[in-house]
Amino acid sequence: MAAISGKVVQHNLVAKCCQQDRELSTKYRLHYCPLNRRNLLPPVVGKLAWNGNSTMQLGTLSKFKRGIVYCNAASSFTAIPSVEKNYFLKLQNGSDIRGVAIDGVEGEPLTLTEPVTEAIAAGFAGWLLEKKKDDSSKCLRVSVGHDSRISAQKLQDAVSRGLARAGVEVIQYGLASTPAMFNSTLTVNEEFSCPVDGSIMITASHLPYNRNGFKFFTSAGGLGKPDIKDILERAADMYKCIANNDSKGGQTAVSLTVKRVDYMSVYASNLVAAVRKAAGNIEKPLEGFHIVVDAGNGAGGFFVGKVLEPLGAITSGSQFLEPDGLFPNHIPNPEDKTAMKAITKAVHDNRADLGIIFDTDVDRSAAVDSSGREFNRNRLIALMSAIILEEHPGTTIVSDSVTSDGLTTFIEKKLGGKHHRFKRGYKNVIDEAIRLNSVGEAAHLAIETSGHGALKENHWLDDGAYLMVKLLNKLASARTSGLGGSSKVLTDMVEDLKEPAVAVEFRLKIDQNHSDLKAGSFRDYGEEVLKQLENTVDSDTKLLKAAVNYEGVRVSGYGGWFLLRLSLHDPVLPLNIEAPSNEDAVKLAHDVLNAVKEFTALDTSALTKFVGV
Ligand SMILES: O=P(O)(O)OC[C@H]1O[C@H](O)[C@H](O)[C@@H](O)[C@@H]1O
Repeated sequence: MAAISGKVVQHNLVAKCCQQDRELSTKYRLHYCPLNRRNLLPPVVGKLAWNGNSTMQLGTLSKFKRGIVYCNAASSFTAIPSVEKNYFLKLQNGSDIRGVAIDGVEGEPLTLTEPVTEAIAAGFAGWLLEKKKDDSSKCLRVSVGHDSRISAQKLQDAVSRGLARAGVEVIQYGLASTPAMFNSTLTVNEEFSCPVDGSIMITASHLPYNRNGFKFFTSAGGLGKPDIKDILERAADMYKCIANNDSKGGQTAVSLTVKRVDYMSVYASNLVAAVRKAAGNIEKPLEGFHIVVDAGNGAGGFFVGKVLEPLGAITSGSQFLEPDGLFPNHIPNPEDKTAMKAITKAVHDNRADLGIIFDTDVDRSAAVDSSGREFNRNRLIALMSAIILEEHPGTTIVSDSVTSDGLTTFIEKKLGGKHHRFKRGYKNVIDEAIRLNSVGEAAHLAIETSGHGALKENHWLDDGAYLMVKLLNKLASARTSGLGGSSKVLTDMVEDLKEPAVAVEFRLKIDQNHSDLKAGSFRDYGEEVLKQLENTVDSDTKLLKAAVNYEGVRVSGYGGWFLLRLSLHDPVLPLNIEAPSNEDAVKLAHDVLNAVKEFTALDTSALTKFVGV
C-alpha cells in the first residue's frame, strides 16, 4: 500500500510520466480543483463563481449553499474543447457509461477523453456526496479499478483526478473485476481502507479494444439509469467548470494522495473461504480436480492463482490469463462462439474435469464439462437453478426474455420452482428479483442467458466468479459426500433439460437515416414494427402469442417459438428463434419476415437469406 502525494506541475509532464512508466503513472503531480461540498450539490448553470482561496476539504464543511460552484484551481489539461450537455448524456448506456477511449478507428471518434473522464468522476463524487450528506464528518473514499483495456491507466489517472477535485480519498486497486469493486463497498477491513463509500470500475466489458466505460457502485449495489443520467448532467456542468477555469489559466497547488491496495487478494480469499466452508471446512477441497480457466486476456486470470490453486485444483492448460487489452486470442465473452470453442478445446486437450471462462471484467461466466458440453446460456441457467432450488425449494428464478420454453419446463416440472421470464438486461433481471422479494415472492436467483447471474445470498451482485464458486461448491461437496469426483455431478443435474435442435439469433438493424423513419426515433420505428407483427400474429391461427410477456412479441408455433424485441441499447431488433428442426425455424422466420417486410428501414437481409427467399 503506497501513499503518494504531489504538487502541481504541468499536465504534459504527467502525460510523459504515464508514457514512460505505466506502473508508476499515478505517482503524478497534478493540477487540482478541490471543490468544496457546495460544488457538489446540483449545480445551477450560469451561476459559476470562482474562489481562489477555497481549499477546504469536503468533509470539513457542514453548511451547504446551493446553486454556487466554487473552483480554486486550474484544469489539468491545456486545451479543453467545449462540449454540449448532450455530449455527456450520449455516453449513457443503460446503467453504464460507455464511449471511445482510443482514437484511430475510422468512424469512431474519441469521446471518453481525459477531461471528460475527469468531469464524470467529479460528477460521481458530487452524486455520492449528496447521498452521504448526513455523514459529513468524514472524508469519503472511493475505490477505482479497471480491466485489461489499453486505455485503463489513462482513464484511471483521470478518474483519480476527478475524484480528488471533490476532496474524495482515492483508493486504486489496479487490475480488478467488476464484482470485486462492488464488494469493496461491503468489506470491513481498515487495513485495506474498506469499506469504501463508492466504487468506480473502468470497463467496457467485451466491447472492442478502443472502447471503455464506467460502472458505479455503492453498498446498495450498482447504480441505475436515473443515477447515471444525474451523474452525467453533473459531469457536463463540472466540465464547463474545468474548461472555464482552464481558459482563465488559474492554478492552485494542492496535494493528492493515492492509495494503492491489493484488494483482489481480499476478494479472492472470500471466494476461497466460501468453497472451503461448503465442503465442510476442508483446506483443499478441490485437490485432484483438473480445472482449466480461460480469462480471454481480461481481468479474470486471478481466479487460477488466487482461488483454484489455494483450493488444491490442478490448473495446467489454463489460457489467456495475462491481461492484454488488445484481446489477441478471442473476445472475452461467453456469448462468443470462438471464445466457447477455445475453452472447450482447452478442456479436451488437457482432459480437464471442468473448464471455466470469464468475460473481460468477470461479471459474466460460463463453464464446460469434462465431455466438452457447455454450461452456457439456457444450460447455465438450468444448472444454477438446480443448485439454487436444492437450497431453496420452490423459489422463483428470474431470467431474461430470450430463455427457452424447455428451460421453463425444466425449472417448473423437474425442479419444482417457478420460472419468471422477464426482460433482457442484467439490471432489469436483478431489480425484478429484488422487487419480487419485496412483495413477498421468494426469488433467490436472477440470471441472464448472457452469463450475468446474481444471487440473493451474494447481495444481488452479478458476479461471474461467484457463479463458478457455486459450481465448485457442488463439485467439492459431492465428492465429500461420496458422490463422485468429476463434473458429471453437474452434467447429471441438467440431464432432463430439453434443448431445441435449432436456436438462432438475427439482429435486424434499423437504418436511422432512412426516410421511412420520417424523422422519428428508431425506438418509435421499432415499436411500429412490433405492433405490426403482433397484429399479424393475432390473425394467424398457427401462431400463438405468449400469454405473459414483458418485452417484445413472443410467439409459439411449429413446435418452437420466436421473440422479436427492441435492443436495450442499439437501433436493432434482435430476433431469437428456437425450433425442433431447421424447417420449423425457417417457417417461423418466414412468418416474421412477411409481417415486417414493408418496413424498408429494417435490414432483413440475414432473415431473407435464412428462409431462402
Ligand atoms: O438488447 P441487446 O442489444 O441484446 O443487449 C442486451 C445486453 O446488453 C448489455 O450487454 C447488458 O450488459 C446485458 O445485460 C444485456 O442483456
